[in-house]
Amino acid sequence: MPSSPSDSRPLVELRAVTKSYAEGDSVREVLSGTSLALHRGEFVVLLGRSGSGKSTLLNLISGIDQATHGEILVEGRDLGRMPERDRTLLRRERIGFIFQAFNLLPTLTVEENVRLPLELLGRSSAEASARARELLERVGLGARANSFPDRLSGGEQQRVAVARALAHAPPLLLADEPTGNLDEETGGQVLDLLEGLTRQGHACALIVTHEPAMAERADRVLTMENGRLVERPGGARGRGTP
Ligand SMILES: Nc1ncnc2c1ncn2[C@@H]1O[C@H](COP(=O)(O)OP(=O)(O)OP(=O)(O)O)[C@@H](O)[C@H]1O
Repeated sequence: MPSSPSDSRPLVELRAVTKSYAEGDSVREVLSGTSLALHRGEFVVLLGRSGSGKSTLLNLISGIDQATHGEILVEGRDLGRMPERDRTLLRRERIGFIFQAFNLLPTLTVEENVRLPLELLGRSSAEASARARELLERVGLGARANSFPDRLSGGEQQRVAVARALAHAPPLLLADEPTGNLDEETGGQVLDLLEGLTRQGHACALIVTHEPAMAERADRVLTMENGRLVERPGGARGRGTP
């Protein structure tokens, strides 16, 4: 897809972000002056030891949690200066989420799960249904649209979660250990889909993982170390992936 003028502006920008949590009488600093710019079209992997602050970073970018100091901008809008209601709307409209535990709603069918983000945005039933069907076809689950999630394997459930996260074509996809509950082969298939769909939609994906091998397919590899982000190019850059 051709780049547009808005591509030059970061999709996400962190400026000297600090995040601390109170722990009894003391304060625990998880992020210590972290800066970062993410752009559309980037497939980014975030590594780091357990407890290093990866999920915290995702929660700050999505506005679920707030920085102690510093600024976080999404599409140029400063999350810290927005009312909670606007942060919720921004999250709903501009971000897709994938979690380790799939998080599908068990009482809804596969198709209803994928329709949900569109319905929350007020799209018509016909539009939501058509888009959900299209995405389910693309993740290879068109025939399972009327099944309930507990009838699907873990890999199938995560493919539904990928379809749901991307249903409203968000520019930003945040994934927290999306293959953590899957075997290597199934995890690889889910990642293929995730990567294909986000690259096709010229979105930015930020993927938290414990698997260093995932860096092979990334454009950028970030590692959380002592409250700061250390960066190196990913394997995809070397292969010339845009
Ligand atoms: N709401 C909270 N209140 C207090 N401490 C918190 C809170 N959320 C996170 N922390 C602490 O911040 C640190 C970073 O947690 P975080 O979940 O971001 O790490 P992580 O890198 O995602 O770890 P993992 O790989 O194990 O999921 C941890 O020490 C955690 O205990």
